[in-house]
Amino acid sequence: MRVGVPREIKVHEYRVGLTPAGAAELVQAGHEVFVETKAGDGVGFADSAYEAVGAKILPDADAVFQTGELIVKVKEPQAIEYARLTPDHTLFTYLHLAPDPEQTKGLMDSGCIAIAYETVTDNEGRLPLLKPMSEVAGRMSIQVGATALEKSHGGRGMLLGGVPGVQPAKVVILGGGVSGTHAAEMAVGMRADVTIFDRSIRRLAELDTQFQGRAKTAFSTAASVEEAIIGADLVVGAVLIPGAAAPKLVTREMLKKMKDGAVLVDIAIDQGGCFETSKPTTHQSPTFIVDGVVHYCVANMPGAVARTSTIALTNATLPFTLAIANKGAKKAMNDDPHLARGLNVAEGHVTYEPVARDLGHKYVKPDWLTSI
Ligand SMILES: NC(=O)C1=CN([C@@H]2O[C@H](COP(=O)(O)OP(=O)(O)OC[C@H]3O[C@@H](n4cnc5c(N)ncnc54)[C@H](O)[C@@H]3O)[C@@H](O)[C@H]2O)C=CC1
Ligand SMILES: CC(=O)C(=O)O
Ligand SMILES: [Mg+2]
Repeated sequence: MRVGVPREIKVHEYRVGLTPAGAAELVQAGHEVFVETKAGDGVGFADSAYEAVGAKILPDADAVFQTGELIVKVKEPQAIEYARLTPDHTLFTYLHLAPDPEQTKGLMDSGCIAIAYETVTDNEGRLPLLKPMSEVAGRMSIQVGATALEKSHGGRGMLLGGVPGVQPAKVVILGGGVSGTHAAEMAVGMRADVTIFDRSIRRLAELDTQFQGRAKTAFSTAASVEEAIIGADLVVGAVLIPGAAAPKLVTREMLKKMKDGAVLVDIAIDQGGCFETSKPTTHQSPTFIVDGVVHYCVANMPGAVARTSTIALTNATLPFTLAIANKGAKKAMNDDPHLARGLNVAEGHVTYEPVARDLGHKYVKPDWLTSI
């Protein structure tokens, strides 16, 4: 199969969909890999590194989309990108469609098959292609939150861990899944006072065992969250209902009761955000202030640590990329229900139920899809 890898075009997005090591495995399996020039420059993967393993470099994105059958990316396609997609393409990337009606329409109009990394599942019902980036974003949330708490960034001027004789900052983490747990690891490591909220009793029990009292756990209700955020210095939004728009756990009314200079980091912003006042920001201008509370809502946080993230992402996606290239998208999904759960749009229809529900489209299960 011809695999195309365009350069990412979101603001300050330096990740690339495939490493040279990943390209090498595809070439060894008999596929042709076409990479847009400079696609890996930002993370230290020069064109020559791809050429050395047998990939071909193309001069621009148009050429990559025209040549590739399987397009492997990182971020959801931007308008100029989905305009290039046709019924002959399979797109494999993060999509986050539930809060994004324009992109959904663009993908439907293209007629392509679009498989979203973030809804591919594993045997435990987890999300193996979201996991590596959630690990990165969770860990990063504490370092960006700590910076935002500094006075010069609008924060209340608190050191997360305090110092001897001065109390540490109170960190509240909403959602104790992958990103929330990694956030808690970092916050505990910096000696903050950490509480993790979740609605899964089983997950709270696992976290209780994992943290051995170094972080507290709490069942998430509207009342318990409100009480916690009023006293919090840093709140990390890390909830997820797979594929669906994030639940709004902190309303505008609740925000007014928070301390001036407190910080919200909304990791869940790519699914619409879990704070009512969140709106997506970029690495260029990552924060804004509402009612004295600093909001950090960057939808591609891992792009800031693009080298770590690129390698972690290809490690997770490569087995699926190989399966799609080896078998074709339809057979690969029929052989693997976990990959099939990644199918969000196909041949003009929304094929993922939570996206259809959230955006008011008809859910269509393709007649060729037999594995789910
Ligand atoms: N902004 C960015 O750059 C990035 C954003 N993300 C996003 O972060 C979000 C979280 O991802 P993961 O940690 O992988 O998800 P996950 O599925 O591992 O964890 C989500 C947790 O939220 C819990 N939850 C659901 N509803 C809740 C509620 N009402 N109150 C408390 N907890 C609740 C679930 O029980 C689960 O434990 C997703 O939207 C994901 O797309 C991930 C990577 C990068
Ligand atoms: C998961 C995601 O949206 C990202 O890594 O940018
Ligand atoms: Mg206030």
